[in-house]
Amino acid sequence: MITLSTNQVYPVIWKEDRVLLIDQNKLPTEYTFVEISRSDDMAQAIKTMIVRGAPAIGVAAAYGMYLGAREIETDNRDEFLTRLEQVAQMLRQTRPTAVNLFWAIAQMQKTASQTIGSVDYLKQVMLETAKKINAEDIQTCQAIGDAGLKVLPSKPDKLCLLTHCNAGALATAGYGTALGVVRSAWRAERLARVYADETRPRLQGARLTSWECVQEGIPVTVITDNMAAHCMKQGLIDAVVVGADRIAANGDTANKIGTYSLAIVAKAHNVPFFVAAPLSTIDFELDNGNKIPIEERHPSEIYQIGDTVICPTGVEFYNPAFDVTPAELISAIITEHGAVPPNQLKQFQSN
Ligand SMILES: CSC[C@H]1O[C@H](OP(=O)(O)O)[C@H](O)[C@@H]1O
Repeated sequence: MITLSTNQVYPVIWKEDRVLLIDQNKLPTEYTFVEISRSDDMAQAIKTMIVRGAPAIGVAAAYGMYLGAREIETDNRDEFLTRLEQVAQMLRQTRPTAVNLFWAIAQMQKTASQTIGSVDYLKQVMLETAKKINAEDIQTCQAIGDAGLKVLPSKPDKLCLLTHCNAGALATAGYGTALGVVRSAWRAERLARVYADETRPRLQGARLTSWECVQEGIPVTVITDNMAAHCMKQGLIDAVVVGADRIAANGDTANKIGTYSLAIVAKAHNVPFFVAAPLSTIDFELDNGNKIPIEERHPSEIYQIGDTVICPTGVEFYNPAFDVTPAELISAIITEHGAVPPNQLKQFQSN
């Protein structure tokens, strides 16, 4: 059982008979929770990014499967499993890129179909499974953070790490993946500062990564996405650490839009480029990243910042939320089982 430490951030919390989600669209100006008691509301919360980040989406979907199971009124096992598939389909259609969503849904369906007993008992076991997925992800992130320490550059001074988007506690069950490495480096007194890409268009870096760092007293500098090359040329960045939404078997990695260009810039400046992610983010069904589905989101994310419209009418928009970084641009993939070069991921396939 994981003890939730008070000063930590947990974006998805089961409380009594409902799920509490930190409303990440309101951060950093408001730290509020949304209560979710229905599966359709959980689907909407994922789609509208109240909860976001690959592992966090997986945990939210796991609870969404339980909430949907709770809504099914039947004692007939076959009918229950058939209607549970409709809940799964609704949740699958929320966001296409983060494989953790599909992994968590499949875990919940496997629990239901492999559990012997009454429908009520199946529902109880599903809730326990969702709680287990939640608790295990926190442990996984802490292991990723500590594994990252072994591959970060060693230098006499403390390190400056650049990250993109938010792969922190808010994007996971807690502690974070890329920010998990940051937290572990900070606690090991090896970190001087984080440079956080603001990460257009939804500004997860400026809004969320910076908020997490400030909460923890970690020095953080927010830069616009187009400043990363200049910072590297000035020697300000010792390494880049990012999260992932889906990693193919060869190590090609889908992550927030802008990650690919950041990897190219890091290569050009001989700056190590690390991806931090749990094994649940690796899609061994895909040989490479060419077929990773890339979510396209509403153009208003580009043409509007808050209430301010920044583009004239009459223009068209292209808003892919992710891009794919080829494995050859990645120095190592940091997992809960250790950091490996991208071409050595297959050793984890049986885990
Ligand atoms: C811990 S992985 C988080 C991953 O998810 C983010 O995408 P979004 O904010 O759209 O859910 C981003 O790609 C992060 O790296």
